[in-house]
Amino acid sequence: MSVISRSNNEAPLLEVKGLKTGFTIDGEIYHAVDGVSFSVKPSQIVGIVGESGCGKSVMSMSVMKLLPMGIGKITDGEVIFEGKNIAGYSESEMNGLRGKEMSMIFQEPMTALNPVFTIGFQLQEVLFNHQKISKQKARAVSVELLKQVGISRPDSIVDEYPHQLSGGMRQRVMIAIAIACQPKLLIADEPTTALDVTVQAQIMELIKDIQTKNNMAVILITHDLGVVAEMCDEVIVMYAGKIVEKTDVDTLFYNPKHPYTKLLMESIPKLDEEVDTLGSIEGIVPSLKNMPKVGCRFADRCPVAMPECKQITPVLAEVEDGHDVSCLLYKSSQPVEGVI
Ligand SMILES: Nc1ncnc2c1ncn2[C@@H]1O[C@H](COP(=O)(O)OP(=O)(O)OP(=O)(O)O)[C@@H](O)[C@H]1O
Repeated sequence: MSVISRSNNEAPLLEVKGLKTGFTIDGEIYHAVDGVSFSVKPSQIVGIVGESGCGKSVMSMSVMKLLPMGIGKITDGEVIFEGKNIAGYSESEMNGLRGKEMSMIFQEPMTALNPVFTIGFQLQEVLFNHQKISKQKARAVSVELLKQVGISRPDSIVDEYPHQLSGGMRQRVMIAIAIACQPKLLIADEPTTALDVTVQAQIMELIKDIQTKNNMAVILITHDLGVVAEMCDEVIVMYAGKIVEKTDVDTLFYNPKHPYTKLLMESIPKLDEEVDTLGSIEGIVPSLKNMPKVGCRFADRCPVAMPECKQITPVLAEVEDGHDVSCLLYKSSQPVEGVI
């Protein structure tokens, strides 16, 4: 858990309200994010977990407004950043925010870095976009940023190209670019998936260090519940485009309520267990075209599903203080009659 303590009534930095993001497939819109609401407070670390295809990346791309043009779009809801709804912002308005107030790092740094430009050029580009700064100063700041993210020989690395660096160093460079203007929010989308285990731990430690130093809020998308336990304050569990559980990290680990969360927890390999493969949940996340229109989207895979789970759509509601669950096992999740 993050060491910074926060009061419960601190104003959120980011508030996502009823967000729906759809993709046009064969002329029809299918929602990959379907009515998602959550908030992130300044300097809080919020983890987003769920299997592949649950909508974690689409959700973060929606916040950054980096959806594939002409295919994906926000169809409903609000993305309130520092009190302003940015869901309807134009590309030029977003360019003023991205890299400056909010940044993102991705799974595969090689695809995010431009292979034909030096590391220094790519760092300085962000600085020039958002600051009035001389070339000489920008170079000095770039070297300083590389030093901050733990790159040795920053004076020479600044003139090298991405292919000359290891995967771990490239991810450090991506972090340096992301934090160049000291954003208030960093979205890290599985930032260590492409790296080997020891480097993964170093990168996570680096993100945590920078988060503490810069008082930055972080949305951390990960498959790794161990990382969540170590890094996050709050956790959001997503399934098939919806949030199924949302609470603080201790409650999630010690008192998970949703059957999906419980299965995710059970699938964590234990150190003292001999297992041939990593645990997994039977079945697959439904594709956008096969999403059930009514009922719980997890019902088909749920070991404790009841007949009504396929007929009544549960709502995400508080089951106890600060603990939201969307499951008909809990009275609060049962929709009020007449309300869809
Ligand atoms: N460009 C796209 N066009 C159509 N469907 C898409 C597109 N991008 C994502 N999707 C669909 O949206 C759903 C959510 O995908 P998303 O990438 O957000 O999942 P995820 O939880 O981030 O998975 P992963 O952990 O593998 O990154 C999936 O069904 C996916 O197939």
